[in-house]
Amino acid sequence: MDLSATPPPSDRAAPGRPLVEAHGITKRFGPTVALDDVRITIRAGESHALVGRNGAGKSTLVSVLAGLLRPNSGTVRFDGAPAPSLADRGAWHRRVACVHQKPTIFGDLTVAENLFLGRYPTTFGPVISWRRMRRAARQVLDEWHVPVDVNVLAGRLSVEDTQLVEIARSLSRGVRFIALDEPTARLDSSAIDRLFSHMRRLDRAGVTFLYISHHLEEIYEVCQVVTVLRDARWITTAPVGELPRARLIAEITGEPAAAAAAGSVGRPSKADAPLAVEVDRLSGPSFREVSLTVRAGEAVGLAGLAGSGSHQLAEALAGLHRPTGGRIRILGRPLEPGSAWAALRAGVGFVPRDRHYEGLVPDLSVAENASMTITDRLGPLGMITPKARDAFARRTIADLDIKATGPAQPVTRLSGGNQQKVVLARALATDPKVLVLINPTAGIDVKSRRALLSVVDRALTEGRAVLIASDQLEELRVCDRVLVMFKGTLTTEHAAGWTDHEMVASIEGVTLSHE
Ligand SMILES: Nc1ncnc2c1ncn2[C@@H]1O[C@H](COP(=O)(O)OP(=O)(O)OP(=O)(O)O)[C@@H](O)[C@H]1O
Repeated sequence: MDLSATPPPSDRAAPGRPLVEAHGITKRFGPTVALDDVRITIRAGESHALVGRNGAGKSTLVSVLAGLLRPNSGTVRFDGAPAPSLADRGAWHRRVACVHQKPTIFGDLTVAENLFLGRYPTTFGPVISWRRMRRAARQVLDEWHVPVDVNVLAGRLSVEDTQLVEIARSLSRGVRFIALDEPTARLDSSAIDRLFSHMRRLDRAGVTFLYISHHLEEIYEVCQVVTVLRDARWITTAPVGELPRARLIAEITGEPAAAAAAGSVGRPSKADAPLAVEVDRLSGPSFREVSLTVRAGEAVGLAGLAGSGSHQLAEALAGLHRPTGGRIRILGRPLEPGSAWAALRAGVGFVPRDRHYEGLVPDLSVAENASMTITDRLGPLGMITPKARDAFARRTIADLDIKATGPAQPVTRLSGGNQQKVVLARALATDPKVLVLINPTAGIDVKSRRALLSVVDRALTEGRAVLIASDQLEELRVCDRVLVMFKGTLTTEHAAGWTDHEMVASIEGVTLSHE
């Protein structure tokens, strides 16, 4: 077996040549048309963005290009030759790799085992040579600049390192076309910068990327070409330099460029409003002695990188962690620590950071998931009448513009962004007085993001208190003030009107000198 990290030169398509071509792709799921006569040509060595609203068909197209889904019609070609048959998984694995938001590595195997799964090096016949495997794994990770110990269990890796290991695994198989499906949705800003440096380095080494993201700034930063899908159809393909932001948004939404996103500047002061959240010298495993307040009708941002403790603090407010010291009061009453149920009863609505693991029950329908927190309100004696639940779900689907065939559709059949909207719907369903949101618009398309942020605005005018833990500037901008956490403590407070530069600097713990 060849364990060398670099594939033979013949595997590399000449730059600029069509490496992947799909024509006339139509894919239906029952009554849903996910792709309707879609085409795409991805040239060797380019980073090609694939954008569109939630449910536009992006992930479905990636699955077709990866041989994971058979289209109802259409053709896929690699380097000019017809794609292999779907049954020939090995042939697909050598041509294309997908890095999804849900990792495809095995948490209870080491990094080295994951890298060579199914192709372990052997000595003396069938005996696996662990030493050779570890050495080869180290060589692969060194070659692709992935600073990870090959002996650790993959389940202990950060999201960032998991993605890099997945990419390195594909590269070591000789794959030179990688589809990244919303790779930045669960990364903080410094991890995103590191991912982009990796992509640029790989780009120079001849790797071709198909890149899905709802963050259009990222498209302009790392991609050369962009393809827009809308309502399952191909809309345009153009060099990013020829598609200014406003036109790109117009192509995505099918509407003329809209006004700027909601911001907090201009909202009346909340200084006299009652305190809805009081956090007093709260400590936990990843934060120390944090004190803050949020008033009714006020939105407070809690900004910080992954290790800053901001997410854990938000989770403590929702009863997900038991703090090790300090107190929380909601609407003036002490909150029973470490009980999600108590937080819900106290009036806290919560959108967790990771919808795949904490947000949804995959086997249940849109209606069941959205109404899970309010079953007792939809019928007598806690019994849910299907009619009441359906009516509630229909209202929610319309309110949040969820793309679903109806209330009975299982959530697993929704696109990623629409699943996130169901999580938000569930948080809002309890009519909470306090909304705690972690990265609420992760995975949400540009138009829905504005709609969701205006839901936050509506919640504020209704007198709810909102705490948004995030490092996305667009999400923080809707806040009346932003508290920044760095390495477990609160370091800075920014009133509305901060500049991007100031905010990024304090999130990253950098002091700006004012000369
Ligand atoms: N397995 C499935 N069964 C039924 N419908 C599906 C399935 N997978 C996707 N769909 C539907 O196909 C359409 C396209 O979904 P897809 O996941 O490709 O969208 P997307 O553009 O990737 O969206 P997002 O940005 O939200 O991730 C959606 O309406 C979705 O509900």
